[in-house]
Amino acid sequence: MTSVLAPPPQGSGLKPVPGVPGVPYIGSTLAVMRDPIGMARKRYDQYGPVAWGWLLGQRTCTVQGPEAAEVVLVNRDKAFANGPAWSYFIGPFFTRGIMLLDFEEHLHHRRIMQQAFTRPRLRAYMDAMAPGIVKGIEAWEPGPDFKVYDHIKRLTLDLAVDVFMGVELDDAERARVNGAFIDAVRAGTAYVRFPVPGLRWHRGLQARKVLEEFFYRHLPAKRRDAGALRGGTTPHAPRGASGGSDLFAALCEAETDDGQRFTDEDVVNHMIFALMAAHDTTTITLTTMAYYLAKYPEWQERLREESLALGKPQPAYDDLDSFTGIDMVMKESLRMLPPVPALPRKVVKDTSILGFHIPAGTLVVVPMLSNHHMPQWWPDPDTFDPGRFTPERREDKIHKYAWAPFGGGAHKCIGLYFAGMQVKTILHQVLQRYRWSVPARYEWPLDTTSLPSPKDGLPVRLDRLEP
Ligand code: HEM
Repeated sequence: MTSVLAPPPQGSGLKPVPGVPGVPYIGSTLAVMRDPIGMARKRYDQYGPVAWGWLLGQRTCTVQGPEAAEVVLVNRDKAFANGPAWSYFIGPFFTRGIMLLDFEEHLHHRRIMQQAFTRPRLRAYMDAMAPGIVKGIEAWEPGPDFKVYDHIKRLTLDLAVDVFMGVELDDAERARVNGAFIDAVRAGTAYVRFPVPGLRWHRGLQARKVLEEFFYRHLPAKRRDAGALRGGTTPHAPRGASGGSDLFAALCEAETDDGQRFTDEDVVNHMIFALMAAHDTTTITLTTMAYYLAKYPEWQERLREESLALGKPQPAYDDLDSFTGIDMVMKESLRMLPPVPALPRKVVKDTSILGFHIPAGTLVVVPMLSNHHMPQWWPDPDTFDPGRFTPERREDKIHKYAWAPFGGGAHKCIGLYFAGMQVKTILHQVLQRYRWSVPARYEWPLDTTSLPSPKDGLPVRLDRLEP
C-alpha cells in the first residue's frame, strides 16, 4: 500500500514523497540488489522520479533521472551531506577520507588535494606506471580460461603500490599491505557490522591499523624529500611533479597558493581512501571494457588498429587524446556499468527535490546505474553502442547529469583524468599483445550486492598476437 514519507509543511506547495515502504529496515533491499535496473524502472513507472522505501536499514528516498541527480549533487542549499551517508558503509575503515568530509572542511581539503592531480603530476604518474604495466601484462599466460577480472585486479593493485605509495617493498611486506587493503575494502560489505574476530568487520578494523602503521612509518621520509625539494636541493624535478612521482609524495608536498598543507594525519587518511577509490573503480571499468570488447570483436579490432596506428609501444600523455575509439568504449562501458552504481547522501535539513518535500534525516540515493539505463533519456539503453559518444550523436549531451559515472558537484571524482590515463594506457598495452574472446552466447553473471564484479571472474580465451 502506498504511503507518504512525511507530510510537507503547510503552505509550502510541496508534494509528499510517495512509496511502498515494505518490511521495516529490510524493505526492497534484496530485490534492488538482485535487479537494480528492473526495480528502478518499476518504481519509476509507479511513482515517478522521487519515491521512498526501506533500503539498507534506513528510510531511503531514491531520486531518479538526471534532473534529480543535479539537484542532489550540485547541492545548492547544502542540504545533502556525504559523511553521514558514506560512513555507514565504509566509515571505520576509511576514516576522514575526503569523500566523507563535508562543506567548508571538504572544500579546504579538496583545494589542497587538487595539487596532486594537476597535468604535470598526471604525466609523472603515467611515466612511473609504464614499466609496471608492461611487466604485468607481459607475464599473462594465454589460454582458454583466462580470468580477466582477477588479473586486472592484481595488476591495478601492484600499480597502486608503485604509483600511489612509491615505496620499495619486499614480497612479504607487499603481500601484507595488499592483504590489509583488500580486507579494508571488503569490510564495507560485511553483513555482521560489529567486530567479531575472524569476520569481515573485525578484519577491516585490523587492516586499517596495518595501513595506518605502514603510512606513518614511511611518512617522515616522504616529508623529508618534499622539504628538500622546496629547499631547492632536489634537482631535475619536473614542474609540479617532484620529490617523488607518487601520490604519497604529492600529498606530502601539496600546497595551495595561500600556503595550506595537509597534516600528517590528513596525508595518511587521504592515502588510505585514495587507494580504495582508485583501485576497484579502475578494475571494474577495465573488466567491463574487456567484456564488451570480447562480445563485440569488431570493436576490439577497431581499437587494436587505433593502438597500432600510434606506431610506438608506449604512448605519451598527449597521445591518449588520439585514442578516440578507446575513449568511446570507455564512456559506453561506464554508462552500461558505472563502478559506483549509487551515490548516497544524508539530508541534514528539510529540503525539496523536484517539488517533493524531503525531511531531514532521510537517506537520499542517486542511482547512477539505473539512471544510465533510463529509456526516457537514452535510446535503446540496454544495448552496448559506443557510437552514441561520436561527435555527431553525443547522446550524453541531452542533460549534464545524464552520463555521470564520476558523480558531480563538489565531490565529483578528483581522479577522473587519472582513471582515464590508467585505463587507456593499460588497454593500449593489452590490445597490442593479445586478442580475447568469449563464447557467442556468454553473458557475465554480475554480483551487484556491493561494487559490481563478475562472479565468475570473466573467463575469456586469451591468445597472444603474432609479433
Ligand atoms: C573509472 C574509475 C573511477 C570512477 C568510476 C570513480 C567514481 C567516483 C565517484 C562516482 C565519486 C563521487 C562519489 C560521491 O559523490 O559520493 C568519486 C569520488 C572520488 N574519487 Fe573516483 N572514480 C574513479 C577513479 C578514481 C581514481 C583513479 C582516483 C584516485 C587516483 C579516485 C579518487 C576519488 C576521490 C579522492 C574521490 C572523492 C572526491 C571528493 O569527495 O571530493 N577515483 N569517484
